[in-house]
Amino acid sequence: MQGNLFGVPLCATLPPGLAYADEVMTATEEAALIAQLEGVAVIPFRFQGWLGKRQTASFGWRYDFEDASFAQTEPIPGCLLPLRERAADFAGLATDALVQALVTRYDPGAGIGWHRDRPVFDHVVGISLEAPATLRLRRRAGTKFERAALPLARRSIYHLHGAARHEWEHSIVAMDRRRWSVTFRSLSPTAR
Ligand SMILES: O=C(O)CCC(=O)C(=O)O
Ligand SMILES: [Fe+2]
Repeated sequence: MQGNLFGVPLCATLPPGLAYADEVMTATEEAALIAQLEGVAVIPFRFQGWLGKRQTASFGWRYDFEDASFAQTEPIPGCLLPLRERAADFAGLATDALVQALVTRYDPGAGIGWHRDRPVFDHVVGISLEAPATLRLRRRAGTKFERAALPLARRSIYHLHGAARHEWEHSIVAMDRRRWSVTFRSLSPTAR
């Protein structure tokens, strides 16, 4: 990929369908939420026998990467409901459209590789806690990739929909500090 003299990607504009905002909660709210999340039973993410470095817990609906099953699971816990409301407001969705909450803990050295979220889901709204991260995006353009990157501050929120959601892949660069993310998703019209 080409860069300019400063090593900044030439194609650095964000893809359509990616929205971002800082400070979706106060530092006090963030600390209280992290304390609650520390009590959530996260388990290492598993994919085809491979153990990921990140730990996750799903609420509402659960997609199992081991056997590709998709099923309802325990309801979204009360401590996440105020955040779900803000996520829905930010994304312009009805609160109850966000039927899944995924809690992810990235320990130092953990990231997430290139992927598109499972097609059973539609809108994706992600909140970052405790440490910043970089959300990278890429889309094949001929033999190359078009690329973009979005710094995610702690306490920030992003919404992936449209092209950014369906045509681009995303990944999170591995970090050297613990980060939590809470991801709310709606179901795809075909999965409902
Ligand atoms: O940590 C994040 O904000 C992104 C997580 C993600 O892409 C996913 O779980 O599908
Ligand atoms: Fe994702």
